[in-house]
Order: sequence, then structure tokens, then C-alpha cells
Amino acid sequence: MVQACNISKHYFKHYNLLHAKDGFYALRDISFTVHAGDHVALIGDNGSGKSTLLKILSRVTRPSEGNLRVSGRLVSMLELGAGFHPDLTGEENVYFLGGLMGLSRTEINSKLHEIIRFSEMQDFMSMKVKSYSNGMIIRLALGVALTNKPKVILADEVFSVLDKGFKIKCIEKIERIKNEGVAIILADHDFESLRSVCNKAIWLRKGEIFKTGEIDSILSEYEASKR
Ligand SMILES: Nc1ncnc2c1ncn2[C@@H]1O[C@H](COP(=O)(O)OP(=O)(O)OP(=O)(O)O)[C@@H](O)[C@H]1O
Repeated sequence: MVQACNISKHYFKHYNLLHAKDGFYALRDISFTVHAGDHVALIGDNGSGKSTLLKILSRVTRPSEGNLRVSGRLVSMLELGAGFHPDLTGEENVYFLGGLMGLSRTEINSKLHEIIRFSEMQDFMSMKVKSYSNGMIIRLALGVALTNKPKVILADEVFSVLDKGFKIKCIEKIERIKNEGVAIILADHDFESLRSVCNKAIWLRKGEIFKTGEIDSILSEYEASKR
């Protein structure tokens, strides 16, 4: 479902008028394959490159080097905002985001009620998204994403902003759609949630893959390295 080959991302720290200066690699030589049914946690310290990798996988940004292949309907929830337009209402954004995901208006019409019910946003759908809290944005984005039969789900730190009740509901929903062979890649510092959703982990360190393996052993090793 997702194949990354030798992906690197180079950034420049300073710019002057003509020259970019002081380059560094936010990611270096990243290769991995995620199959249908793999549920992968992306872990690592702040600044290790998790968000950059998710942005590349969802094609928000291009890699400086390397190739990427993603097959099937992809939904991504990156940073706060999750693809929403701040000046549109919640309901208008469901159509906007659904459209970006390749859904027709008729398909969205038929799902709208389910999305609103799942995200528990009944009272807020006519408000502009710019007045939503961080958790409300993620709830609605998850509602759109999880209700629309994605094949690949990418999410960056969604669990850390959700309250406990909604987090449990979300994990249960993901459990149900897992059986449909969806591939999941989640970057998060909430290890309890990662343990309940994921079966594999990729540990990034300073922009490189440091270790990959089964979720429990990688998270235990990471935690042990912090003691
Ligand atoms: N647009 C950008 N321009 C320059 N440097 C950037 C840019 N985006 C990210 N970086 C740098 O790339 C590195 C990796 O950042 P990234 O956000 O991917 O880390 P992360 O693992 O997601 O961190 P966190 O756990 O804090 O979310 C950092 O050094 C960051 O400063």
C-alpha cells in the first residue's frame, strides 16, 4: 500500500536574497514498505522527522530525493487543520474534504449524517472551522476519514488532542475498519493509544530509521532508552 524508497528531505535553515544557506537533512535515506493490514507507529524524539515523513507520504511536501508509491484511497490528518478550510463551516468542510478524498457530492450526502453523529458535532456544523477547538477539528476530520472506507490512513498526533472518551471511541472504530485491510501509519507520543492500534513500529532518530519491529518491543526499547 505504501512503499518508500531512499527518501531524503533537505531543508535550508537560513535564506538571504539569492542563496539558501546551512542545509540539513530532516530525513535521510528512509526506506520501508507498509502492506494492507500493517498498522505502523512512527515514534521518535521531537524533531526526529515524523511529521516531515507523514507530509511526504501524503504529498503535502516533496522529498528532495527518493521515490514513493501509495495505492488506494488515502486519508491524512496532519497537524491541526487537517486539510480544512478555516473560513468554511463544519458542514461545508465535510464536502470540501470529502471532495479532496475523491468522493462525489452524492456519496458525501449519504454519509453526512453518519459523519456528524460519529464526531458528535451536531451543534457545531454551521460554525466556521476557524472557531473550532483543536479537538473539534480532529473529531470532524476523523469522522470524514474513518467513515469513508480509506485504504491508507496517515495521522500525526491526533490522540494527544482528543479527550479520553472520544479517543476510546476512535480506537474502537479503527479496530472495526482494520479488518477491511486498511494500512495505518500514526505518529504520536501517546504510547498507550499506539499500543492499542498498531502492530509494528518505526523508530526515527535524527531523521534516520534507527529501528523497526513489533510494536511492543520497539516501544519498550524506546522507553528504556529514556530512563
Ligand atoms: N519547513 C521546514 N523548514 C525547515 N526545517 C523544517 C521544516 N519542517 C521541519 N523542519 C525541521 O525538520 C526536523 C524534523 O521536524 P519534524 O516536524 O518532522 O519532527 P517530528 O519528529 O514530527 O517532531 P515532534 O515530535 O516535535 O512533532 C526538525 O529539525 C525541524 O526543525
